[in-house]
Amino acid sequence: MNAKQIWQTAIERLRPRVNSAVFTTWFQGTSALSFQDGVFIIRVPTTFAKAQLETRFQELIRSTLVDITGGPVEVRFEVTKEQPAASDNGADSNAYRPAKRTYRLSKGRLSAPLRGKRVPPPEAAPTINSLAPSTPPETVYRQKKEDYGIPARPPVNYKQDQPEKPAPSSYTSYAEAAAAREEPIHKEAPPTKEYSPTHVSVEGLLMNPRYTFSSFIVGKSNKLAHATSLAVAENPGRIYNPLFLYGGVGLGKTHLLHAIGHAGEDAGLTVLYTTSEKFTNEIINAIRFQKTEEFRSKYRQIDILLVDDIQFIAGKESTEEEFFHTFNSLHNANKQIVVTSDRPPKAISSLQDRLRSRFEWGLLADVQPPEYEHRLAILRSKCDSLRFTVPAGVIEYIARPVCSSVRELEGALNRVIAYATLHDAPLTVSLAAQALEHIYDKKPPTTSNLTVNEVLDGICRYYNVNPELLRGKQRDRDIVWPRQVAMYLMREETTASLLQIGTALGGRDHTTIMHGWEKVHAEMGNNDLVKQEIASVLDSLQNHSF
Ligand SMILES: Nc1ncnc2c1ncn2[C@@H]1O[C@H](COP(=O)(O)OP(=O)(O)OP(=O)(O)O)[C@@H](O)[C@H]1O
Repeated sequence: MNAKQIWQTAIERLRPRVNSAVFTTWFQGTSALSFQDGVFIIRVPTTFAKAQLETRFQELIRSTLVDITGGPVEVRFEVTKEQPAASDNGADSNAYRPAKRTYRLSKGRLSAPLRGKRVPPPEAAPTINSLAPSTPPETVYRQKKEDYGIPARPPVNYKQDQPEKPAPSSYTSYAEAAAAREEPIHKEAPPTKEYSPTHVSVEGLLMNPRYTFSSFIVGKSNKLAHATSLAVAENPGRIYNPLFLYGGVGLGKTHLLHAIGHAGEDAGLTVLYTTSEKFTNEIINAIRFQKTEEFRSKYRQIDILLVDDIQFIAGKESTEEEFFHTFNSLHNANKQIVVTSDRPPKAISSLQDRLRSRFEWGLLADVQPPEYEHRLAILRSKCDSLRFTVPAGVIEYIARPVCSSVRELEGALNRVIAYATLHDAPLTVSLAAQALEHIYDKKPPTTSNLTVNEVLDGICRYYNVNPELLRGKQRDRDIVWPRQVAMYLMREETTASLLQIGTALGGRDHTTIMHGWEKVHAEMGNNDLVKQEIASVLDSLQNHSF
């Protein structure tokens, strides 16, 4: 057997011996480099993975290799970012391929390379037809394993190449001088291309390859935004032009914007994705280097213009002016414009009326925070794309609090997975509660307004148990079950933290409380009688019928 085959066998033996989250995190992406004179060198993708494997799994790996080779083995790890071929080992067969460096001109029309292009995946990319609006909106699309090439950043020598700011007298108009004075909304990162006075960049920003229609989960809260985005992707420039997507933070506006962009690119159209911040900076630079005509003509050759956070152009006179002309020119040529904003045009104060009315011309579609079932579907889909099996109870736990943003929801899931991985512990509701305690303990007020003491008293009356016994250590079933029901209802029906619940129940820690919650929750899921029992206990608590 050569090193590759030995490692493949080792991986198969190691897989069932470690927690699946741990396996995915640390063993995925490894491969055999060589096996010579008893020294087995394993390639690992990061120094962090190397440290983890060395400190936690070196001996396990060594003994596995000894078993396979029948001789003494010394294990070493070598870090390289290079991805091994899929056949190198069994652990990385699903790994993403490294990004190719790609610069291409869309339709060969732009002199500068457009950013945000992606290399078509090896499997057929989702076609626009496959995303027909007739697809049931609640369908949970599965994300394909996609292999996108993202252009690498050319070397930056910003300071050295940046020319001196021209004297105000060189501006051709008052408006241009005013624009040149306009500060960018936020400090932008240095340009990723070499900066020269003869070059006016109209490059778009990179679009996130994960933000596709297939990875977007549709529910009541985003049905309209999703349906209109799909319609626009299918018929750019012909329907809902402009499309104005608005809503609170982290609710999927950028995701839909990029999904339209990807669909446009798949159809061979020239797509430019930008933010109002970048748009502003480009105008400022064009004016500074007297390249406004070049800027305009280049900007107007695109088929789909996608602008994120349009609200930020409000009050920036020259930017609004330039955007107005860009808008008119594209719209007159039946080119698609899609913008996002954190609020509807009406609520963007200091936006010029003529722009406001243009934004209202096409279609306004809002996104709202997802409701519980929708949050569950989003979390399940995220788990699938992360290739993590997360128990239903844990997903339900994460989805439980009213979560105003999908970004927060994703953050909570990532935190729980990282917590389990780092502690090498199984993913349970108690563990999720520990991982999220600082976030989820701040529960919104419940409708029942019960206190922990009221729950305790009510439970004792309902089950006819002495409160001291409930708070004590006794493990009889007659006491344990009411105690667990108390934990469950205190957690569900009061605003108390785990710590407060634990204190009310005789000084128990939060893990015990969550274990009790988990037990009752699981019983309720398996047994309708238990569900009825809990409903009846709650009813008695709320109606003080004892
Ligand atoms: N319905 C959804 N299905 C799947 N993922 C979603 C959904 N909605 C949002 N997301 C994910 O949530 C995260 C935040 O979404 P996005 O960046 O699009 O929000 P946004 O509305 O543009 O927020 P902001 O206004 O802060 O820029 C992204 O990772 C996105 O993929």
